[in-house]
Amino acid sequence: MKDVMIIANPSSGQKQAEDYAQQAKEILEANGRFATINITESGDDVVKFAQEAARETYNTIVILGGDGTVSLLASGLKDEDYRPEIAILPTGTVNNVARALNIEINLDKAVKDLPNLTPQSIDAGLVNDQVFLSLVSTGTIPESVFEVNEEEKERLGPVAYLVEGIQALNEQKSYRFSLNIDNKVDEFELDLLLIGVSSSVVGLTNFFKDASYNDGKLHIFGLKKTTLGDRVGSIANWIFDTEKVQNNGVLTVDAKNIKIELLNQDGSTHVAVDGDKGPSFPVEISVLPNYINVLTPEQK
Ligand SMILES: Nc1ncnc2c1ncn2[C@@H]1O[C@H](COP(=O)(O)OP(=O)(O)OP(=O)(O)O)[C@@H](O)[C@H]1O
Repeated sequence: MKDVMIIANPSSGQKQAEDYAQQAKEILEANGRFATINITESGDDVVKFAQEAARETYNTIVILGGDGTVSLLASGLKDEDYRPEIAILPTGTVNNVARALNIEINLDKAVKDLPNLTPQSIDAGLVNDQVFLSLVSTGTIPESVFEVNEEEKERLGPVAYLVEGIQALNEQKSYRFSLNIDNKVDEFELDLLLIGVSSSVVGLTNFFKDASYNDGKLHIFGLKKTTLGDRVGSIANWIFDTEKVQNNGVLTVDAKNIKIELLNQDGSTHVAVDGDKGPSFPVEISVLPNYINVLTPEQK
């Protein structure tokens, strides 16, 4: 019977996906479901199994991996007429998508939660022809974050990104962009440009304070190039300020579509998509409203 397909990326995070895949199968079958396990050997396998689950009309895909794996799964389902609902067991390092959806990060608890989740329809984003579920980023800060190596990532988790991000504020490189936001074109010099579909950014669950996962909008944040002190102040204000004070150091807007051109060649020529390397400039990003159903705990 084609009921639940469990897809596990054994290389993500602390590398315990295979054990948890087995536990997930047992707990689902104890609750009357029927589950098969597929262990992936590469990113291509994630796409291949996702498409198989869609074409064979499985009810549910349980995916074990980090943000990169979950994104690959979502992209793999782009051209399918039917998309199974997905449950995420977050075995990655940052797990921003799972955090944004209020999914349990503790894997022992997440496995036990599996039979009690309810489907929630969420938006996705499309960057060129690639689907993302969390964030597209570019600028000096994300560029240095790519340099976080696997060992640091496993040892420090999200802190590794923060450390690299703060160090990057000191960099002299500059990124000049032409942004076409819902057909309004402007040029900006930015250290950081984030385009998200949820309220959450690299584990900060309330970064885009007014955003929700099914509001049909892209949420855009740009950190303008000013003095180091001003930039630290601007970003701290943005994150910690609950009242919306005027913040001249940031560009912030909601939109349906954004086209990004890189005007100087000083920095990296590609964007990051859900924390992994994405397409090169120019990129076009749009929102895909109600793209997929994700199983989440009841919202409190
Ligand atoms: N055996 C494998 N199966 C699937 N993907 C694999 C495998 N080995 C390496 N990869 C690569 O792993 C990447 C996805 O890893 P993922 O981002 O899910 O884990 P992570 O980096 O630990 O988590 P996070 O993104 O949450 O920090 C993909 O880019 C894929 O190409």
